[in-house]
Amino acid sequence: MNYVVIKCGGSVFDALPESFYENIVKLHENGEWQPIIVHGGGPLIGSFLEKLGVETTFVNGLRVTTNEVLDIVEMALSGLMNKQIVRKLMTSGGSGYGISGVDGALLRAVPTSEAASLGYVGEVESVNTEIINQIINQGFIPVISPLGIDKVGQRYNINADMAASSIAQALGAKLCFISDISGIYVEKDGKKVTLHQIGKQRIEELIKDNVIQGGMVPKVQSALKALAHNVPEVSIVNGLEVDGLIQFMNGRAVGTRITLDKETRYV
Ligand SMILES: Nc1ncnc2c1ncn2[C@@H]1O[C@H](COP(=O)(O)OP(=O)(O)O)[C@@H](O)[C@H]1O
Ligand SMILES: CC(=O)N[C@@H](CCC(=O)OP(=O)(O)O)C(=O)O
Repeated sequence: MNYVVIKCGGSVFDALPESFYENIVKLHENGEWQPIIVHGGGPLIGSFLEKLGVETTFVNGLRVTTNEVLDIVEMALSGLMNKQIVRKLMTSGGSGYGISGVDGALLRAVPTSEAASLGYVGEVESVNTEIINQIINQGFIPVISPLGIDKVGQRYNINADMAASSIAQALGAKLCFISDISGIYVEKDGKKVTLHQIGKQRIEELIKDNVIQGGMVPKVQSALKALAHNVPEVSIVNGLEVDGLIQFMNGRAVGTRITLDKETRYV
């Protein structure tokens, strides 16, 4: 089976055109590729927290997660966001099956090494691919929310890029990050340009120079980890680009392709 993990960022979710879901359904129907959706929902969590008057902070793109924040993360992601995507697939003629990383311990998690400052933020220790394959064998497109659980039943908030990367690693899947930008951009001759391709070394320099920041940091780190562990291809694609996902699936140049080698190409 050829798997593709499509990570759908909260940044672009509200603006995604219907054709985005139609393309995923078409891909599924063609039968050559099995799509698996992993979604985020950072802005939705942010708006819930704001309404409830709970302050939120980020360290290196990761949300500091107290027990109170964890409840809201679970409601927003495993509730509203997850089911919204299932419904959108359905209205596009497909069938999605929503599941959280907590269910069946799909995402077995451990706290990050920075638990003292991040709280209940988790890292994926293992992925139960059997559950994913059972959902697939029933003819569904899995839709996974990025919460995890440890061996004693403690929940964790997992960055959705990291969750997608771990799932892609476990399945040997291609990985596509759908976001609100056309890829990684840098300043060149006073202008913002999007990179066509970028390698590990340049990514590390750009993080150090603060050119890659915020939510882009866990995204590129997750991409590099995926490439080092069984994932053949990773790209960042703008969800608003018509047929961007289809172009990625057809191996055409779209967004920014991330590689482990040194090459950097400008669009
Ligand atoms: N060098 C960079 N190139 C592109 N985007 C960047 C860069 N540095 C930081 N970003 C930010 O990363 C954001 C995408 O990450 P994030 O907000 O976590 O999106 P998503 O919800 O899609 O995962 C962009 O909207 C942009 O503001
Ligand atoms: C630990 C951590 O930061 N978790 C994220 C989970 C959602 C997410 O990653 O959503 P996006 O893909 O839209 O950014 C958060 O709480 O925002």
